[in-house]
Amino acid sequence: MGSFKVPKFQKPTRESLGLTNYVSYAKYDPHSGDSTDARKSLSHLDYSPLRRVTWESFWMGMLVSMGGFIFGYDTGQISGFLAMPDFLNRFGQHHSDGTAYFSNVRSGLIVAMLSIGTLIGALVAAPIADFIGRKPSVTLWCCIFAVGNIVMISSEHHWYQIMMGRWVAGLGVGALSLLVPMYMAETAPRHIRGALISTYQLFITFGIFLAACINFGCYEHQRGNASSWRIPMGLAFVFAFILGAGILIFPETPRYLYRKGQKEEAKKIMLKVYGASENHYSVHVELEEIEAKLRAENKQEGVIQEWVNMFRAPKMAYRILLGVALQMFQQLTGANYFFYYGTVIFKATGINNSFVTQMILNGINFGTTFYGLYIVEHYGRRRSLIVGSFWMFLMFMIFASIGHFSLDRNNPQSTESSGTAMIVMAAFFIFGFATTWGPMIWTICGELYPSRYRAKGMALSTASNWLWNFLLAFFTPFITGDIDFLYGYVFAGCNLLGLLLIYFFVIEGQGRTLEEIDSMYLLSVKPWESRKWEAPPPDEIARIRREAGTGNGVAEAGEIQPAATTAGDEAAARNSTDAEKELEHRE
Ligand SMILES: OC[C@H]1O[C@](O)(CO)[C@@H](O)[C@@H]1O
Repeated sequence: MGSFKVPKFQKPTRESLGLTNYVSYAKYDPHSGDSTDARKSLSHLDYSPLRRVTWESFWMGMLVSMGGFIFGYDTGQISGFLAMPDFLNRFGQHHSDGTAYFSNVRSGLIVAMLSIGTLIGALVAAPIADFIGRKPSVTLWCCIFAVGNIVMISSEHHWYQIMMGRWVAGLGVGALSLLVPMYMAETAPRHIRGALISTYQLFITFGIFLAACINFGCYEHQRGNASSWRIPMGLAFVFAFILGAGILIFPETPRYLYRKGQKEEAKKIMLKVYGASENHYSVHVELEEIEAKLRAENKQEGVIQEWVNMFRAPKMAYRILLGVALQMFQQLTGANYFFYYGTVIFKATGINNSFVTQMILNGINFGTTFYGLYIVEHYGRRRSLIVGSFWMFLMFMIFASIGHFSLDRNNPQSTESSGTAMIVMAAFFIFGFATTWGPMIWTICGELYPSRYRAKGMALSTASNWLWNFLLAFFTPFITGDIDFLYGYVFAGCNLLGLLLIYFFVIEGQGRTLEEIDSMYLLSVKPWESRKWEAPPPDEIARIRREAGTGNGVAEAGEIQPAATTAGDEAAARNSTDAEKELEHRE
């Protein structure tokens, strides 16, 4: 293992934070009245508005999201398999009278192996993606997923072969769950970035839903036959092939290329995906931002030192903890209580056709995630997540209260009325989850880290999602065995904590470039003020600067100005230009 030095802490300066040229963005504002040479030299730029969605970004979103589909399909499939007679006979244990069953440990291991693989896959994929690139990584992990599937499909009687196959397939699923949102975040234009990353969750929900339908169909037609589970399993190849091969015709992400020195290529890709003309100012602005951040970085260091540096870099420990906590709370919303155990829960409420109930809930999950894609860009991340948390809190409170106080399992009338009310609450809960916390946590984690640490930061937050996914999946049967529907209050409480987390710690990223979001974290912009954040007025900048002197991170912070890229920002840009003039004047 190579030795590494722990870097000495240095007071951050604007240069070290990559914020050197923020004020100069005002020069892009055609209405600023600025007649400096810098401004004049930019008057040839194209200031026309960008098209909302280009074909390139649409197809990119569709194809890359296939990674989400594989995620959902694989997690959704397994509960059906466990109930299929052929699967049970081959891989289960047998009573002395020959009837087959799965012990809790065996079924638990088969189910949980995927989650363990995903956790490792998400962590390992990050350094590989930094090394070979995002695009080849996607193909590589699709191949690994396919190998896992071959191991499973070829299992004749050995349950541990199934378990190992799920572990290997899990490596692929976990890696893709990191790569897909990262690819989107690094490539999508900022005005649709939220919706595009959320498409990933849409495909997860589609995968879960389709897995349930395909399982049901195959089971009905191939009862007791090996193809009842081999056909749904084999279909996963098709999806992995579409993604692994399809990505080859798409470009590498511009931010990755830029970091590797291929600046012209990065620009070309941006122009294409954004549908912008060669001289479009918004591409100029973003490239300048990327360049400024890149210049601020230290030179390449060893692998371990890079990880250590990540935690010591300005505001990175904060953001890593935040990403890990957000993904933890996404699982602690309690959604998988319904998705993994819905069939069992509703059986307990006396509903006969719990399988159909489960299909309906999966369908609601999928259908309403579409609405989530709209609201992420329409109402922003913070507002939607806060409302979502409160809604899910209420639904769980009602659900748990009916289950605990009103449901009498021995009274058919009570089971019918209370059971139905509980299903309705579950459906309302899923609506809240699917439109907010389901998709948007992936969006926020994609936006949270600067380019240099994005892969590693997202790896940790994604691993947290899988860790909690596993813990909840594994322990829920034990916990509900003890406290039954009171468990719902635990999720209700977690949803309230999630609300506080968003309110106090998450910066609004709607309509901002990734580099702007990074700057807002670096400058400790207050999250609840982040939506309207813009540079302080000129005299305030001058005052802060006078009082603190140059080189002081706080004083520098006052000068920061978001890129003047939308009509709403133009006023702010003018402010900034005035600020510059005023500062020049005073100096
Ligand atoms: O849509 C529900 C699904 O979404 C996830 O939370 C991932 O974002 C999964 O853990 C869950 O099964």
